[in-house]
Amino acid sequence: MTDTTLTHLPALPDTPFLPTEKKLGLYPVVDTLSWIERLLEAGVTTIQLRIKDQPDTEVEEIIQQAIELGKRFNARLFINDYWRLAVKHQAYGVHLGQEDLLTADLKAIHQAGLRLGVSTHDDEELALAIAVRPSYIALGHIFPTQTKDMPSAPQGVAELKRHVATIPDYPTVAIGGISIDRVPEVLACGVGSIAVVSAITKAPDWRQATAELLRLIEHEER
Ligand SMILES: Cc1ncc(COP(=O)(O)OP(=O)(O)O)c(N)n1
Ligand SMILES: Cc1nc(C(=O)O)sc1CCOP(=O)(O)O
Ligand SMILES: [Mg+2]
Repeated sequence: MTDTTLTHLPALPDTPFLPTEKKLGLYPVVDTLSWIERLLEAGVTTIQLRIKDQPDTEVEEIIQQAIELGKRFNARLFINDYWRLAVKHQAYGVHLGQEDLLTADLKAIHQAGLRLGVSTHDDEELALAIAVRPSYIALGHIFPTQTKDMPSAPQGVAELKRHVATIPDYPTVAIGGISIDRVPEVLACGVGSIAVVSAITKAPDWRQATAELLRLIEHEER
């Protein structure tokens, strides 16, 4: 992402996106309604539905039901990518990547009262995210991940700490390759939230993994 990309951003809202909690805590990113339901029942309060590359017509029903579940459990449910459907069905929030920022109608998302989370992977992407004034900023990928092909190298904890220190007032989310045993060193960087996929969905016992992640991220003194 170059400086010129800043000038390619579509029209930005006049005010920041609605705030969210500074510490969003454990933030599972999952791709089915059943994962959403079982994790909300297990006590998760921040969660994302991430379905990739399907036509809107294929996912609208699932997205609508996920949003209803989020409301029923009074949880912060973010929809990845499908911002039009998230606006249509009044999700709590939307998560967008850098490329999405160039094409999404940010004013429409803002006007509809949805929170916005934005992905970043380096200094330039962070500068662009700050220009958008989203509700939270995600920083990734911290460690190697099997879940998604990444074009860049992992940023590691030293970069994570440096990035978090440049945005002390922002809610931040660390993502990418974060296993249970790595949680303490990630939290030590000052992030308010840790997003995980495989630490839960590939755990031998997802219930136990979720309980342990909730304890480490939300219940331990820090
Ligand atoms: C919390 C969180 N952080 C980063 C991402 C990655 O989003 P994006 O860059 O849009 O890539 P895809 O997830 O769409 O492949 C995320 N989803 N959630
Ligand atoms: C969806 C996603 N986005 C990333 C980013 O860095 O933007 S890393 C990632 C995958 C995270 O999965 P896991 O916890 O299994 O490593
Ligand atoms: Mg995306």
